[in-house]
Amino acid sequence: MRVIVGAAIVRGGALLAQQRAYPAEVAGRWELPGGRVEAGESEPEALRRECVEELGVEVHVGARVGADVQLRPGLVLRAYAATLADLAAEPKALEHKGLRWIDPSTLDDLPWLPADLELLPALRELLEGVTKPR
Ligand SMILES: Nc1nc2c([nH]c(=O)n2[C@H]2C[C@H](O)[C@@H](COP(=O)(O)OP(=O)(O)OP(=O)(O)O)O2)c(=O)[nH]1
Repeated sequence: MRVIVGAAIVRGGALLAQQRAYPAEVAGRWELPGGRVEAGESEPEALRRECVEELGVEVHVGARVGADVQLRPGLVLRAYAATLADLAAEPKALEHKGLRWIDPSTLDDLPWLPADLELLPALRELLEGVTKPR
């Protein structure tokens, strides 16, 4: 099975989201930074590489967030919590249309890619830092 890794980068209670510029079907939709895990690479290594390529920043990769989301047969999106190695660094949209730091109150307002939408409850939990009692 192949894996697309996504980085849930959190700083000061906000999540970094990026807006796709292409292809046309998904342009304007929002996603987590990340991409394909290449042969010989661990998932955290792939995330660190993608964050340098897409955002120009180094990240520390933490724990898994949420469950795998199936993108198509044989391909899943797998998210990991991450933090900026340098908290003062400003990520740049090197390959995307835009970037935003999203706080929990606006998480539901973005037009996320369908797979990322499935991760929103887990992303909200990560941002809020606690599992709410029922
Ligand atoms: N990076 C990323 N891709 C996602 C997310 N959700 C989602 O459905 N995808 C899809 C979009 C793409 O079909 C695929 C990742 O492609 P990509 O273009 O970002 O990754 P990549 O740079 O490794 O791709 P490529 O060079 O092999 O084309 O996964 C997400 O949150 N982050």
